[in-house]
Amino acid sequence: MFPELTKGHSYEECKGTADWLLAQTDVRPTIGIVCGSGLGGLADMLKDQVAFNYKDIPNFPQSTVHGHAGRLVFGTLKGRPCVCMQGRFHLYEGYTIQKITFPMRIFKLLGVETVILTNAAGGLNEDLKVGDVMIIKDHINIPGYGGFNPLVGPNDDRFGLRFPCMSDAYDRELRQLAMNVAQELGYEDFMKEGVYCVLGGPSFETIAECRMLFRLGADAVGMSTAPEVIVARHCGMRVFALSLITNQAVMDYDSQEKANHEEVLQTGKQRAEQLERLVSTMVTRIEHNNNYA
Ligand SMILES: O=P(O)(O)O[C@@H]1C[C@H](O)[C@@H](CO)O1
Ligand SMILES: Nc1nc2[nH]cnc2c(=O)[nH]1
Repeated sequence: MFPELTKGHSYEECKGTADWLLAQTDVRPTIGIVCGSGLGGLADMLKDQVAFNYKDIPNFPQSTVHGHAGRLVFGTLKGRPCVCMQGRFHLYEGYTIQKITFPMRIFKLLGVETVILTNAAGGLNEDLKVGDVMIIKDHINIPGYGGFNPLVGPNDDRFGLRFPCMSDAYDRELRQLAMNVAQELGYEDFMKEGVYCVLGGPSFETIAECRMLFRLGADAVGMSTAPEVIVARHCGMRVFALSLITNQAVMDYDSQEKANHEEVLQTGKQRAEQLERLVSTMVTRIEHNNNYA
C-alpha cells in the first residue's frame, strides 16, 4: 500500500540508518539540534565531534542550499550528548515531504528526547526587527492545506498515532526556559515570541501574500521547520523552535526592499554567537524525559 510514500523512509529503513550511525559512534544523544540557514555554527559548539557527511549516511538526502553544510555532527555540549544537523532539507529542493522530515525519525531512533530547531525567517509583524530571535509558539502549515503533510500515507504505529495532536506542539516549559535564559544573558531586547508560517518556497513572498499571512495570524514566514515539528511530535519528542528574523517581509508597494538569501546568511552571521550561547545554555538545563508526548 502507498509504496511511493514509504520508499526510502519506512520504519525498517529508518532503523537501518539509525543503527548504522549508532555503530559508528559511542555518543548516545538525547538532544537533537537542527541548524537553519546561516546558523550552522551551532554544530561547531559540540565537543569530541564525530561527524558524517550526509552523502555517506545510508538513505540520507543531500543538502543543496548555500548555508547548509550537509553534515550530521555528534558530540557533547557542556557534557550533554547531542546530535546536530548542520543543514536541513526543504520542499523546494525537490524532495518529498516525507524525505525532508526523515531525519526526525532518525533522531527518535537514536534516542533523542528533545529537538531544538532553528530557522531563518522574514518578519511580517512590524514589532519584529532584523536580528530579533522569535521563539515559535505555534505554526501555520500552508502546504498542509494542499495535502503536503509529512504524515500522509500509511501510519506506522511504532512511530506514533494516526491523528496526532498539534495544539501543544511547541513545548511551553522550553519556551519559558528560553525566555529565562535570554533574560540571564541580557538578550531580552531581541527575544520575542510569535507564530511561524511555512510556505513551500523557493520564491520569496509577494507583497499581497505577506499582507495576507500577517492577517491570518503569522508573525514570521519561512520555508521549513513546521513539517519537521509535525514528525517530531508524532513520535513523541519535545520540541523547541526559534526563528532568527533575517529580513523584514516587504508589506508596502512603495518599498525598495527586496528579500534575498545573502541578507539571510549575513544576519545569521551577526547573531551567531548569541544564538550559540542561548542554545548551549538551554541544553545544560533541559531535563531528561521519557517519551513525553
Ligand atoms: O532552513 P531555513 O528555514 O533556515 O532556510 C530559510 C528558508 C530558505 O531555505 C532560505 C531563504 O533564504 O532560508
Ligand atoms: N519564505 C521566506 N523564507 C525566508 N527565510 C528567510 N527570510 C525569509 C522570507 O522572507 N520568506
